Amino acid sequence: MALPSIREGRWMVLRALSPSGWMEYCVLDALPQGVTPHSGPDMPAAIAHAFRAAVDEAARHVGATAPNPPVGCALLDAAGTILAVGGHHRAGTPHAEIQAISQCRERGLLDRAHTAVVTLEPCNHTGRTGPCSQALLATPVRDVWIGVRDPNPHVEGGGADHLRQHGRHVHVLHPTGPQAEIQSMCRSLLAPFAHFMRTGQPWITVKQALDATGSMVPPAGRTTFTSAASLDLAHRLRRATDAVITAGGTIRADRPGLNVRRVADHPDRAPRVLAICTRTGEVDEAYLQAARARGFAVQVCTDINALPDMLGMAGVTWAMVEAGPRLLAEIEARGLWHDWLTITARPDATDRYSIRVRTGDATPLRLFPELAAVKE
Ligand SMILES: NC(=O)C1=CN([C@@H]2O[C@H](COP(=O)(O)OP(=O)(O)OC[C@H]3O[C@@H](n4cnc5c(N)ncnc54)[C@H](OP(=O)(O)O)[C@@H]3O)[C@@H](O)[C@H]2O)C=CC1
Ligand SMILES: Nc1c(N[C@@H]2O[C@H](COP(=O)(O)O)[C@@H](O)[C@H]2O)[nH]c(=O)[nH]c1=O
Repeated sequence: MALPSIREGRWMVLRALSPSGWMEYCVLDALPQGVTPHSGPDMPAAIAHAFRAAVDEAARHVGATAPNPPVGCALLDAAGTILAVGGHHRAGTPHAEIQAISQCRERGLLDRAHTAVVTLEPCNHTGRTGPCSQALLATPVRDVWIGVRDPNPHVEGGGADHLRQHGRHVHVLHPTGPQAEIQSMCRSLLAPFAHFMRTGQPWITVKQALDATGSMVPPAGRTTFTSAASLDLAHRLRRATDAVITAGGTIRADRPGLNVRRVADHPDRAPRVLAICTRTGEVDEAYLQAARARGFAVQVCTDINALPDMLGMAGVTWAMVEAGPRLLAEIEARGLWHDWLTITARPDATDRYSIRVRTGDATPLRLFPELAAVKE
């Protein structure tokens, strides 16, 4: 049986496909010789600053790059001044490194480029675009700082090794120590993609709105009760995901649109799939037709345990649950979620946000400016 392998930071995870799904069976320290895991306190302030700029640029395109992850890249001169910051905008268009290099070239600054700071290991393969590691080798860049190794099993022997083999200094941020916060943001950018690569299933975000009494049920005649700012956020979250998951009770109560309406930029970006959880399998035909007319491919799911695989098969890397208390209880009980945003509405419209992350600390929710500093 073939053993595909995945790099994760310092780890190599060997996996095989069994009849019941992916099996992980051994974990080895796989950091290539000579690639420095950068755990010391000596990451220059300019590099930290550049990482923040690269993360911010990548976060501007969160969701739009699916099925690719959002990636940011900053190019610096030898004194640590940022020359350009590029981001990957959508699958099939130039990667972040290429964007940053092009910007530098257009401004006549490329000969000053000395350091590249990239949230994700530069690719070393030719997919829809050329290899970024080779594009970096064609510049004067000597130092390359990498937030996270590439978890994509199809890019074995990634750009870090290639750059190092060609004499570049390669630093990979370490998940603990002084770089932990920045490394965590880089992992947050990557979380849905990395989870999908590892499991073939989507990252699942739950969004739950509560009123001041702790109820999820809207006042009579309404479907929402959170502030305008919270509704804007909800629609930006929808826009970032590939699928919305809802349930029979919510459909009967709200006839929800669940499409993206309150967001101006990336107008052509919206979840493709609407997954409807129903035990009976009976969903009103007129609702189904209206959902399809809004652009959704509808999937009716009668077994919630099968939902992650069902969505994964449809290429959904990130899904958001917008359902009532009964379905949320099922999702909670089964651990079928990765992060959970609770929006508590307040009468003066200063809604409160809290985030739970089921394992680890990485969550794409942190990429939304109003949630960046939110704690559990
Ligand atoms: N504040 C908020 O964030 C939100 C609030 N709401 C509100 O919630 C209320 C509706 O909530 P509620 O009545 O709890 O309904 P839900 O939206 O939680 O839907 C419950 C339905 O989900 C289906 N279901 C439950 N468990 C499973 C399972 N294991 N597998 C497959 N399907 C399953 C069943 O559908 P079926 O009966 O078809 O078999 C069940 O009746 C409304 O008032 C709505 O406005 C809704 C969404 C978000
Ligand atoms: N009540 C509530 C939410 N509820 C979710 O939003 C759905 C309505 O979506 P739409 O028909 O597209 O406007 C509703 O059925 C439920 O899934 N969301 C929120 O951000 N805040 C809220 O207060």
